[in-house]
Amino acid sequence: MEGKNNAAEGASGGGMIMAWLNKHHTIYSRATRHPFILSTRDGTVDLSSFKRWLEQDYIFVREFVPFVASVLLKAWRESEDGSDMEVILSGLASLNDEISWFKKEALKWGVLLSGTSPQKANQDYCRFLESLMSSEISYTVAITAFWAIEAVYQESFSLCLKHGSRTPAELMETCQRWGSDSFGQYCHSLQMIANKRLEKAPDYILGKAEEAFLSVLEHEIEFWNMSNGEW
Ligand SMILES: Cc1ncc(CN)c(N)n1
Repeated sequence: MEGKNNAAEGASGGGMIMAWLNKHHTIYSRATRHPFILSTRDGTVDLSSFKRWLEQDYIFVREFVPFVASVLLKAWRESEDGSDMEVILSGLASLNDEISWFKKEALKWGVLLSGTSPQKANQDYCRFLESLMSSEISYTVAITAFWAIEAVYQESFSLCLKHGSRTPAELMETCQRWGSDSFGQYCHSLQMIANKRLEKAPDYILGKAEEAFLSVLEHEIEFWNMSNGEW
């Protein structure tokens, strides 16, 4: 049982996550302002990179479904707050629509999804997701990783929607999917859930959650690198 309140140190007001975002600002920026995203925002993105991202992210999202289901199960077992389950369930439900969207988008770009195999960075990321699905990983660590995975996409794609960006019209739907205000609200709800858990977590869980947060950022950077054809 996680019961010690020691998370507030150095995190005045914004909770533990805000403290980590400040502490790990450099790597967080590398994940959320990657050249792949900056070139999308500037309208100079290489379309073969975009197509590679599309094909690989479809594989990732299919693996993401059981991970989110495992977070839901942990919330059901470990959380006293019923509203956590509603937020996670809404995320899980939207993945159904997301998978259909990938199929539709792939058709539009002439990308063949069946028979595509995951590249190394994708395999490594999916293996990491699988490790978080273990019953030995606490809800606090899993929800922190879940928030971080969603937050990186939200922060990245919202950059492409900002005033003055020159995102190509045919990529706007992609950017809106993760960069929209409603996806931002959902990420904010996940952040609040994670913060609430981290506030009550003992030091060893805090350490594991911070480690998981950093691992997500590293995997996200590798995923963008892979999409850009650098590996
Ligand atoms: C690699 C990756 N990271 C995050 C997301 C957002 N669910 C995604 N679709 N793909």
